[in-house]
Amino acid sequence: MVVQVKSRNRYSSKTMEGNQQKVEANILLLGAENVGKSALTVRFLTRRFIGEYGDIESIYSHTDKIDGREICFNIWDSLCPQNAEESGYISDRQLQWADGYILVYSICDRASFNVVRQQVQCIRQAKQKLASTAQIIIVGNKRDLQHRRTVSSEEGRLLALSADCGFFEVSAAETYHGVLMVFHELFELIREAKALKKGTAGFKGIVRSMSAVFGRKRTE
Ligand SMILES: Nc1nc2c(ncn2[C@@H]2O[C@H](COP(=O)(O)OP(=O)(O)OP(=O)(O)O)[C@@H](O)[C@H]2O)c(=O)[nH]1
Repeated sequence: MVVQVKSRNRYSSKTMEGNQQKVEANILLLGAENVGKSALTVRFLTRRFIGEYGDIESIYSHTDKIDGREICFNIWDSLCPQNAEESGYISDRQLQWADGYILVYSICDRASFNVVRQQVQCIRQAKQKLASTAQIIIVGNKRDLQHRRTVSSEEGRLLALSADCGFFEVSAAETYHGVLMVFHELFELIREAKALKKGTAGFKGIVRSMSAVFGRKRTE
């Protein structure tokens, strides 16, 4: 599989400046075909929804500020395998690369929800094997298409709760803010999981971990 690494020409944002320590997070977007992985990526990078995205697999680099700190997001917008039996497949390279996963399904496509279910299992097994702190956010996209909904919010939330993941329902077509929240929340989860592993989690991190255990999940 060829992964095209896009340099900061097409979707570039700010560059890192000064001698502030560079914080990076590798985010992998996964999910069935046509669920809106590229739409979510491009929304986050450019604030725009452009409608058609082609089928190039790419890694984008984007710097954003969270709490005044510059964070470099490396975002791998993956392509779903064409073969239906392999649609939940995640390669070893992807599993080793990712600090965090955004697992996307369309609220109008039940099969895509089942793909996310498989991917959650695959990631959980890999996390144990690799002793990884990688975090997951499940995203039900196309929230604007309520009249075509086949997956309820409750089902999405329950899946996330059972797997200890974050959960959002968004519309990449309609809003930037919800998409921004997904990436920022994932970054926070990654940061806190790493801090917990190192034993340096602050009060906020501990509260968040407890919230996850007691099931306070958020929708947009
Ligand atoms: N109504 C609506 N359409 C969306 C939304 N997000 C994406 N789409 C449309 O869904 C189609 C697929 O979007 P993509 O972003 O290409 O989906 P993808 O998951 O990257 O697809 P693959 O590259 O085939 O894996 C496009 O026609 C988008 O315009 C959304 O939130 N609402």
